[in-house]
Amino acid sequence: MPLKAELHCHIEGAAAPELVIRQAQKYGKETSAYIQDGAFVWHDFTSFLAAYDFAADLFRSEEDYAKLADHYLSSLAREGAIYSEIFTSPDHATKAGLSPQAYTDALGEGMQRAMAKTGIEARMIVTGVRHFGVESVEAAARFAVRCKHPLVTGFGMAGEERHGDVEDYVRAFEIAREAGLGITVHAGELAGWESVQAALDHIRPARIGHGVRAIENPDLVRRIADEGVVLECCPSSNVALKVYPDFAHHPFPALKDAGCKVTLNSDDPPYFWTSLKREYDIAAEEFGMSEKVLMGITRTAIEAAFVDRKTKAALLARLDGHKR
Ligand SMILES: Nc1ncnc2[nH]cnc12
Ligand SMILES: [Zn+2]
Repeated sequence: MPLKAELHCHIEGAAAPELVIRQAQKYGKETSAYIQDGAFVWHDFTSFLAAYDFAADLFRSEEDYAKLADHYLSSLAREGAIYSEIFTSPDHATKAGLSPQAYTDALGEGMQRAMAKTGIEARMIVTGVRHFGVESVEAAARFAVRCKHPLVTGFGMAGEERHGDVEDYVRAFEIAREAGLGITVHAGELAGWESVQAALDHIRPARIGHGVRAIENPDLVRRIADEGVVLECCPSSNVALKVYPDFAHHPFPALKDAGCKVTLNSDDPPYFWTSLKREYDIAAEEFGMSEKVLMGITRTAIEAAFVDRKTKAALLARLDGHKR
């Protein structure tokens, strides 16, 4: 089994339906509009977000979040992951009634539990939600800087990519960058190559969430390869959301062949009927990638990780040791 690393998973989107049902029972909520036959129900990006927001609202206490992080990272470790970055969302915590600081500390506590049990290394990327507006994304960036949590090492933006102009969000990213946080932004998932180009021009991220629709412009693909921008690819998410009709049409292999730095990620695993292991299995079975190539993808992820140099070196040594 190849060792794995994940850079792109929304922690609220990692809660399995069984866990969400238990949370709903705890808080006296009815789940049948969003979970049927043990699976989340949604049919497009808007209804996906509605199910996601419903589930996120059922995580309300510090212990709820600690358990969620512990549960997810422990399951990743069982799948052979040695490193994970989770996207956190102070806005979702606030909506569920918890302060961003209590939420972040609680997730950190759950992460420490999983790290102690399994040896997985993990960090948090605070995200703003684009369709909540510029003010709210700037507030998320200010929080990411202010919280000074040792496991918060990055800042990103998720949400509806077709909302607003990316230029308007520049200040949020400058706040985060000035504080030394790593920068990633969702682009080129729901919108085309122009969105990826605009993100590169205005946000100057080290990594792009998805970015796959860059494939629509060969000059842009060349630019991504030349600039070494890392793509956090999530093939199952893209097929589930009908960005591509099937894996045969997914540009992951083409982007890799063009010299782009690509990584494999689960995004919101139970919503898209996936897991990090399944993404690696898809790369092997659908894209014909060998174990050696998959280990190279893990190496790319670790090299692109928002983590201190010493930890990165230790993770790379773990990868090298596994190969021998
Ligand atoms: N796939 C996705 N795209 C944009 N925002 C998200 N938030 C959670 N999952 C997302
Ligand atoms: Zn995402």
